[in-house]
Amino acid sequence: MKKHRNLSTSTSLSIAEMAKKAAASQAVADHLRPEHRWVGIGSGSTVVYVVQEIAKWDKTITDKMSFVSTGDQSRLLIEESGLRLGALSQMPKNTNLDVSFDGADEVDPDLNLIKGGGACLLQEKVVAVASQKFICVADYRKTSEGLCTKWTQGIPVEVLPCAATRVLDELKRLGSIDPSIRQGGSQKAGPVVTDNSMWIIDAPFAPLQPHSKRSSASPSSTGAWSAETLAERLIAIPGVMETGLFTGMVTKDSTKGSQKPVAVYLGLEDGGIKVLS
Ligand SMILES: O=C[C@H](O)[C@H](O)[C@H](O)COP(=O)(O)O
Repeated sequence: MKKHRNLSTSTSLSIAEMAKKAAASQAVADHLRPEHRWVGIGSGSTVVYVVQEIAKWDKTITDKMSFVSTGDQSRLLIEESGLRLGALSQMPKNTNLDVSFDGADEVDPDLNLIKGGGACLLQEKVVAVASQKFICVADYRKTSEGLCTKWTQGIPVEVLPCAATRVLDELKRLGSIDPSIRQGGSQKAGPVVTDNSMWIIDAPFAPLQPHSKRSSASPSSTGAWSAETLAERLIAIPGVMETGLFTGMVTKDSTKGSQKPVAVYLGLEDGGIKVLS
């Protein structure tokens, strides 16, 4: 069950919802083009506003587009909005999605992300790297100087269920503070099962250093991992299917996909929008 630890009042939530909506509207206006044919749709509450924006477009335009989901929530959202569901497997060989839109749980100044608060990180990463342009849409609560500062419940790590206990041990060896298998809570007895029939481990780490600020990749000398190095170490653990760290360098004019967005649209508390790129 996803929780935003730092915000709980209804006032702040409604401001946050307005911020998400405004950011989604601007992101779609700036990055979706009538000539686009393949569009990736991420998961989470912010992406709902993205899809609502797209659904406002003239149907003669959107009927020529196919929308690729990143999980069950996203697939239902696409279908219920009357948009055409597509799949990566239907795309012409050696082509990329024109653009994809997705949310984030935390964003650092280098546009590294934590994702997977809603347990949807694996398909999200596949779609992000299959996109010419990955656009992230979020709100003012999500930015920090180093990942794991705001999103303190842990980096989501999708694991093969039979490997979960071994992965927990490895995570502790890497410095994770009390990592745990995410539980379904009152909605489901036992672990959360992802859209890919895997489990999620939430692995809390001390705040990470963004690339631009780091003096060394090693936590022994700086006291903190860099996002890139930790991402490499986590994915190397046998049994880890994918991690919620979206890192890696991005060349802005490249047509190659990246785990990192080319732009993050942040809805602000005052109704404004800030674009990080
Ligand atoms: O697993 C969920 C996804 O990674 C979401 O994109 C992420 O948690 C952000 O969700 P929201 O827009 O609800 O904050």
